[in-house]
Amino acid sequence: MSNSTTDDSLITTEVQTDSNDGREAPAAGTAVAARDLDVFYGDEQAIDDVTMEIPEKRVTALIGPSGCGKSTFLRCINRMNDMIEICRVEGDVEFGGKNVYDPDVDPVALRRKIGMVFQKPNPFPKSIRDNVAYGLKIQDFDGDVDQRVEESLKGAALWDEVKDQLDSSGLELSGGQQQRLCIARAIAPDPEVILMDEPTSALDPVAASKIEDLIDDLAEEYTVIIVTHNMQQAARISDRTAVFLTGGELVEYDDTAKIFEDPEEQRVEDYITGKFG
Ligand SMILES: Nc1ncnc2c1ncn2[C@@H]1O[C@H](COP(=O)(O)OP(=O)(O)OP(=O)(O)O)[C@@H](O)[C@H]1O
Repeated sequence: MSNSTTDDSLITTEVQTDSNDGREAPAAGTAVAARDLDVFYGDEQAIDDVTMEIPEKRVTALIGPSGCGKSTFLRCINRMNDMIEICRVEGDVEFGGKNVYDPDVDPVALRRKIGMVFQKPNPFPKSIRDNVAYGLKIQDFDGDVDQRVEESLKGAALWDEVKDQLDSSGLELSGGQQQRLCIARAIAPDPEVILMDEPTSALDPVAASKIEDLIDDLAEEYTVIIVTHNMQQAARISDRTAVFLTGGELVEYDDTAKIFEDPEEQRVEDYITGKFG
């Protein structure tokens, strides 16, 4: 049975696939939709009533001043916030026609569909091959692992640099190569969405520029959602930009050109022109 991503693969127990309680399904072409999303750490609210639809196979940038909730929002999408005990999420995050917070969703299966790349490259102390194959082993992948490793390294624009040293440690690579290795690891399980939390901020400009080019290529196949502090980067690489301001409020969300050239909100213009933040 296959009906796009209304996935049996997301859930551990058998449920009806149209079990979204009559909520409006995301419009065609929407990869992820947040609806009335609130997030709290204890009593502190980090995301305030955010509703947004993120288009598939596009790059969506999340920008805003420090502490405005960008990373929190990103982590809601694949339930990485589950790891933070005091974190409470209210509202929905829809993916594949299902709320990822429904009790029958398996967060591990979800994270195979929605991979993540972090600020600091974090390869495992394993060979390059094993780093990429890691997620496949967990999911009992029954295809050709070497072939998938090669495809993933190619997809991360790293294959040519490492094809003769697949058994060397991933930790021996440069910072930029390590980050591309982490991207290869994220795409190996064949996700639909890749979340990136400031993926270039720990890299030198040349390595960062390679990752930016790669992100552009990745968006042909995947939905990319990226948190960045670098407004030039958001302007360069994203199709849509969401501006969060203090208190976890989504102030404006539009085509990137519109946000940077003619924002509706004065607060957004002030932020983009460097008046605060
Ligand atoms: N693990 C946590 N425990 C408690 N509070 C947290 C935790 N993570 C984030 N917060 C709080 O939630 C709010 C939003 O933080 P978040 O890291 O999501 O913002 P951000 O916009 O990504 O910031 P930055 O740009 O500095 O990374 C902040 O007030 C922060 O202190």
